Amino acid sequence: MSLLFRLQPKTKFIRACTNARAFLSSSVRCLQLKNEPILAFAPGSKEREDVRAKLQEVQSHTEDIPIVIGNEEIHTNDVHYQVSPYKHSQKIARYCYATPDLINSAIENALSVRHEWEARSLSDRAQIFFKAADVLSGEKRADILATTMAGQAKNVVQAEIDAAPELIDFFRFNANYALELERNQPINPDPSIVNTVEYRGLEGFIAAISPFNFTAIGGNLAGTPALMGNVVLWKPSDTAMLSNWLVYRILRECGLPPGVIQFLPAHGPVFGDTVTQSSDLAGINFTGSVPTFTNLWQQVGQNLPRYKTFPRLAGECGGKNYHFVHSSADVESVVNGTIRSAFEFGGQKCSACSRAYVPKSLWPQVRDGLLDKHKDIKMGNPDDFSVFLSAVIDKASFDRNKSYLEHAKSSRDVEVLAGGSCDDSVGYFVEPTIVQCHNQKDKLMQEEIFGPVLSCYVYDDDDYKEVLKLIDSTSSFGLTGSVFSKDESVVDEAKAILRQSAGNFYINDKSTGSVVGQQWFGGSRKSGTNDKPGSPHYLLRWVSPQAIKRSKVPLKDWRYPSME
Ligand SMILES: NC(=O)c1ccc[n+]([C@@H]2O[C@H](COP(=O)([O-])OP(=O)(O)OC[C@H]3O[C@@H](n4cnc5c(N)ncnc54)[C@H](O)[C@@H]3O)[C@@H](O)[C@H]2O)c1
Ligand SMILES: N[C@@H](CCC=O)C(=O)O
Repeated sequence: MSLLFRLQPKTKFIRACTNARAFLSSSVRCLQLKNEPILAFAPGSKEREDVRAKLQEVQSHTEDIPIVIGNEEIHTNDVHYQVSPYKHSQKIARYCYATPDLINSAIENALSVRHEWEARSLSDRAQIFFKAADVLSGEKRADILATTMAGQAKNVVQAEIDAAPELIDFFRFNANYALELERNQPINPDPSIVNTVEYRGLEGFIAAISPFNFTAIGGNLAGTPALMGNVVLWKPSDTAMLSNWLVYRILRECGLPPGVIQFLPAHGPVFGDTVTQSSDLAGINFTGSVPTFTNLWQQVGQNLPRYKTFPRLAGECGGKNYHFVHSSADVESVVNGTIRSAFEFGGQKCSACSRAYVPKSLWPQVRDGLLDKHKDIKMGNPDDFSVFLSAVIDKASFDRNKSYLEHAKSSRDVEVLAGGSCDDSVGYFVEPTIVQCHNQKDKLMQEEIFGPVLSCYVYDDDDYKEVLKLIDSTSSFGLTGSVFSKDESVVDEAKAILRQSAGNFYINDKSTGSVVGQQWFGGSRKSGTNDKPGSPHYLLRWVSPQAIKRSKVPLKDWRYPSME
């Protein structure tokens, strides 16, 4: 039997929806804003055994994933497989690409349910997401973790923080933020007039295009516009298919009606071309790389005359995130924070630290600390719970990392201090690598690598202000950055000089690990539109508010008092 829910026959779905409605009308819940606790998976714990068992199931089975349009499961001949990155002979999912015709019929189907979905009260819609959060927190926690571990090669801790608490928090917090937003109404100073605002969904459909690296991001990109009354075409990443499919199934099981989110595996450019040519495109909710988002934006620009509305474009993209170390820094924090940020999940977080600036006076201690920890880092398969990082996501990523390692080994400006090798014979393994760059503008200091490669630059202690300016001007990104210093005046200086360099700025902490509701996430410059998923502001991107003025007294005259 499959680990995942089977797509239910139509009648069962209708019953599920009816039950959901009964559940919804019985109570309107509004939970406290409290983050989902992170489980520890200590040896002998139930959660550890549950995940182990599910992981074995996932690894020994190839899930057949359909395209879902409305309530219909569809398979095409364009078949693809999702493999485990750490063992690429292991096929964990079989899926097929949607054709342009299918994508267009998904648009039609979505538009056919839009009015009914939008007409449902926000509190009704919110209950579906509250319920999905509860399911992810409880009965399906091990499943969502196992699919994320086997599919995206995350160790149990990285899978947990992503696919459980972060996704659960996105659903719960957004539902709460939405209810709060609806309570936010205009003032009514004149008793003869009633002013209200209705938070309408956008007229048209939203294309949600998600990346491989966070299961939670897929759920949020598709889920939040749906919560706000929109219909969504969700194109999951090829390399996160299985976990994203489970998220979709959970939402459906929790009462999301057919057609509100269409599940559309597709070749990226085909999907992008098709949705941007539709006159009903109302928005794109994207997370991924700069080239993909740039391309989508250009396509929208070219097609602008054909749209019925100006599409909203939200895109969270890459980063070249820094750790700036001042001579007053606590070395232990620098070392531990940098190892975690650079190498957890193989550096495949948009927020990962990939360049560190260290003063000469501290370099011997920082370098030795990093090399010492590096010796203890274990790379391997996620079913070994002592593993810190696993393989990178796919062959393209492996090749990209390999070319940066070759550059590091061949350049006279770069010294490889640890790591530097890679091997794709069984899985796409790239060794965690620490290099010292003598050229402050080496491409290892400037470009997003999206892998476990940390570049360090050593500076004269007295030049720290110049180095802050250098950090600000070295890359085109502006996502995350950290400053390590015990001197408050230096922290203030750094904060001022680096103001535009990071949408998420950390002081004496690593550059990764933002928490929904706590550190609102996103950056500007080439890192994206900085719409701050995980904050209340994000919801406003997915509504088109209508202001309504109702006059309670007859309009008796057309003239101004001054005319009398
Ligand atoms: N800022 C953030 O919040 C954030 C979060 C996660 C990842 N990221 C960034 O995402 C990138 C890694 O993710 P990725 O490798 O999945 O990115 P990607 O750009 O390769 O793919 C993202 C999605 O776009 C699709 N796609 C590809 N070409 C397309 C096209 N022409 N039209 C439409 N869709 C297309 C892909 O299939 C995938 O679903 C990194 O740059 C990382 O920094 C940013
Ligand atoms: N929210 C995550 C990054 C998401 C992008 O990959 C963090 O803060 O580390």
